[in-house]
Amino acid sequence: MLTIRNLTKRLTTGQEILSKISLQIDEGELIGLVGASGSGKTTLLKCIALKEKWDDGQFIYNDRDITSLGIAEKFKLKRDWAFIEESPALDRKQTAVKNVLKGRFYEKSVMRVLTGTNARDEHVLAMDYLEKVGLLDKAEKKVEDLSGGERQRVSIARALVQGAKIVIADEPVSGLDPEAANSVLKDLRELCKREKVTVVCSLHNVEFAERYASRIWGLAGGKIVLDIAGRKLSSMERAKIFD
Ligand SMILES: Nc1ncnc2c1ncn2[C@@H]1O[C@H](COP(=O)(O)OP(=O)(O)OP(=O)(O)O)[C@@H](O)[C@H]1O
Repeated sequence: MLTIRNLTKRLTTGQEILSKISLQIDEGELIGLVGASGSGKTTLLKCIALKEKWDDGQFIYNDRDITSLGIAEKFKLKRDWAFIEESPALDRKQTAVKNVLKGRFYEKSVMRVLTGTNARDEHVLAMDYLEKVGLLDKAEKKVEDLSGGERQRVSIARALVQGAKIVIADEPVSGLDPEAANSVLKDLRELCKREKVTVVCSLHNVEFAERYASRIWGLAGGKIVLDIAGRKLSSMERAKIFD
């Protein structure tokens, strides 16, 4: 569904922080991006999320070259993408369901007119997605009263309710205890399979990528040094990424 060819990003000093990255992203995948600190994970995720500009490279989305689209066309396309940052910006004073509803921002006016949906339908839809991430019973709880793992689930539900086909998440389980992290990743993996959503996420802990990712990308010094189907890495593969 998304093909990236020779993506290169330079700083104003001319230093390359991403070098000739070529990747393929298919429907329903959970891709785990691993790499040492400073290897370029966040920058790569932001480029894939169309949030950051790159200097060279080609982006093909569903057989369409989107490398040099105008702002308006990119905005329309961005509805298919959702980017969840390391500390997702949720409104802590609002309930989980109200935060999920904010994901409807892109479609609100146009879709309401076209489909005749009203605020009530949207509420039902938001509840639907909270159920998909296992949070239905916490829908009316304020975000500030939720645990870290539950907040991550609210962010995921918000991305899904937006209609995102590709969810990009920067360290979605950092700061969670191992049990919560395992549970969020397990649910994400199931969501990918069931809803045919694609998730690309950076993971600090390689074991999580080995356990849950259907594909693992290893990044070192701004270059992709590993691109394999998800499985346990050999010590040589780990060394390629981290040494
Ligand atoms: N705007 C910028 N100006 C200068 N250097 C930058 C900028 N953005 C990124 N870098 C540098 O590019 C490299 C990659 O940064 P990036 O944040 O993508 O790495 P990362 O793998 O996500 O790191 P971490 O795991 O520590 O979050 C780093 O050396 C960083 O210092």
